[in-house]
Amino acid sequence: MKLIIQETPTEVADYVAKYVIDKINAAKPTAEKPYILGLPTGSSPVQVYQRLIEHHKAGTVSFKNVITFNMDEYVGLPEDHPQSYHSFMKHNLFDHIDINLANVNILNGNATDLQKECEEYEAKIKSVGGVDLFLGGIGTDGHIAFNEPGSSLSSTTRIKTLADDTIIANARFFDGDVKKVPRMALTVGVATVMAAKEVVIIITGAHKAFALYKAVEEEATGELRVKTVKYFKGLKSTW
Ligand SMILES: N[C@@H]1[C@@H](O)[C@H](O)[C@@H](COP(=O)(O)O)O[C@@H]1O
Repeated sequence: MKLIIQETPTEVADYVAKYVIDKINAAKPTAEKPYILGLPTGSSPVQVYQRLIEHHKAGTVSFKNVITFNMDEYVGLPEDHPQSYHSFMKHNLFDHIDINLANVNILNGNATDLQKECEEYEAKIKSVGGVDLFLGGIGTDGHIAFNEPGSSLSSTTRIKTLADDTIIANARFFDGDVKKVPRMALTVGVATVMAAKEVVIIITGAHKAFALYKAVEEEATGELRVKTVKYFKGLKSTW
């Protein structure tokens, strides 16, 4: 693991965007041998996406032969809902770059068979040869994608009930109303992310300091147990 410390969120975004662009350009992707990029939502990647758009407009990177797989999506939220991850990706990135929309993969949280949707997504990642670079953020409890505390390290794409902390954190996107936040999501698993050739996690803000400290300096044991208990207790609460 490599820890890259930058002074400001803007410098983090500059660094990560340049890293992604250098990787895509070094791979010289073609239609036969595309570059496979895993992508997150949330506030953490927004500035990175802005930089990618700027670089694309300046002609320093093309996404023509890039295939993307997003990490997660809410269950039951219409695709065109402003807070769906489909909408997020469209507005924050895909509408502004030269990606072929047929190369964009985002889990369908409205599929009639959610289990099948997850299995097919995992299989599709494998069928293109796996993810070259998975970009991610983390929640304050250290979760990646929607792999809430207690998620198995061997987990793959599946349906997940959201932790109370995540619902509270994400209520800011739903008029501050926890009742409007979907209770469930489809998410790639921890093993799905770890199977990528490279993983880059963007962590900014004091509220993420504890999660970062745990990830870097300690084995996630004691605290994980506390969060795990909290998660399972949270499942029982009613809003
Ligand atoms: N499913 C997303 C995660 O993928 C994201 O990393 C996390 C942190 O979001 P933010 O970057 O806004 O802090 O929020 C949600 O839970």
